[in-house]
Amino acid sequence: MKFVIEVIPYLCRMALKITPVTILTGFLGAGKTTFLNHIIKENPDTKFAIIENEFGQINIDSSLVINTDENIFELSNGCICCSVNGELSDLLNKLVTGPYEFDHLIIETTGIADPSAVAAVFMTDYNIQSVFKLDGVICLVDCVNVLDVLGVEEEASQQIAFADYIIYNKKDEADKDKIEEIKQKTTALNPFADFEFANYGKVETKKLLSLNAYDKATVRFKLGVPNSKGKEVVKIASESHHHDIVSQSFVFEQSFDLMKLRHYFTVMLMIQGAYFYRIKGIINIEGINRQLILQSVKGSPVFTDGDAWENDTKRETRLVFIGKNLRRDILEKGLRQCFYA
Ligand SMILES: Nc1nc2c(ncn2[C@@H]2O[C@H](COP(=O)(O)OP(=O)(O)OP(=O)(O)O)[C@@H](O)[C@H]2O)c(=O)[nH]1
Repeated sequence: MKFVIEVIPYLCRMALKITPVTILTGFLGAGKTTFLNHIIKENPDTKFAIIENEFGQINIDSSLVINTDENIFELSNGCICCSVNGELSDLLNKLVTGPYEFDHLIIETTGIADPSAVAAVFMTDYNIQSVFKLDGVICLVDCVNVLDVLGVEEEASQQIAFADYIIYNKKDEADKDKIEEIKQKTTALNPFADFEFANYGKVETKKLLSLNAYDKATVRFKLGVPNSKGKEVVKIASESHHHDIVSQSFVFEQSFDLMKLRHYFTVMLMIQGAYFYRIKGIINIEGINRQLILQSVKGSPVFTDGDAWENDTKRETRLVFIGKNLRRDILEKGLRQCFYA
């Protein structure tokens, strides 16, 4: 309520400007702050607001951000994905109601944060969505030690599994064989993220600040929905594994019953939400001429209207689940029970 009361005047002032948000994730020391500095240097005409989250009481990362006149805010003494999640909402409120001018918000999480919990704030809170739009989650991966931490530190796998874009950093420190192994293991974790290799986070940043990863068109593309010429743009593998993190993909020709489907996702995620890091789907609902888009982060299903089904394309449902120990047979059984009958 507080958010609504304070944000309405802001909305009037900003004429419904929606600010894009980029979340930077990656395991401890992967190069997040180095990359953030590179973004700032490469985009002198963009005014950034930056939220730095540090686990300890003293926020060192914010001092490591290069000297700029950007608005830098600190969330210390806790991890943004759990203990300071409420403080993040308060800070977002302060950002839009205070005297701050910015074009883009960047959140650098701690190296042990689960980025899906941060993304969830932007996906599920209607008031926040009316002011901010999550553009994408970029994960920095440390080529030197990623193979040692995968499968040992769950957060490292979660960060990769959830990313929309992966920068494999410290490339010079890894030989060709290691790079191949990194690529193979991380792609198994997340077959949908685009990626590139870099040193000191030096990549072209313009496109990374407008990933539009949560837009309908991007979801369609990632799920390999045939384009208007009937071509499948990306093949979706049915199952890929890395340790206990799994990505399960389904294509169904049968149409779904909206009520059953909503009920299924709501109940399943309420009970087992912690196991699902990310769900994306384009769903064919019986009797409805538009696609239903499903996006879920951190246990909250969000359904939105997609484009109308084109006459010459198959009305196929495509669903991808990324999470921990997800059993294909159980998921499939649950989904089949939601078919229209
Ligand atoms: N050799 C090498 N070192 C790098 C590269 N990128 C960053 N570093 C160094 O790695 C160290 C950690 O970089 P940061 O940017 O602070 O990493 P971070 O992910 O923000 O670290 P945390 O916030 O502690 O998780 C610093 O000493 C950087 O100078 C790279 O490509 N190659």
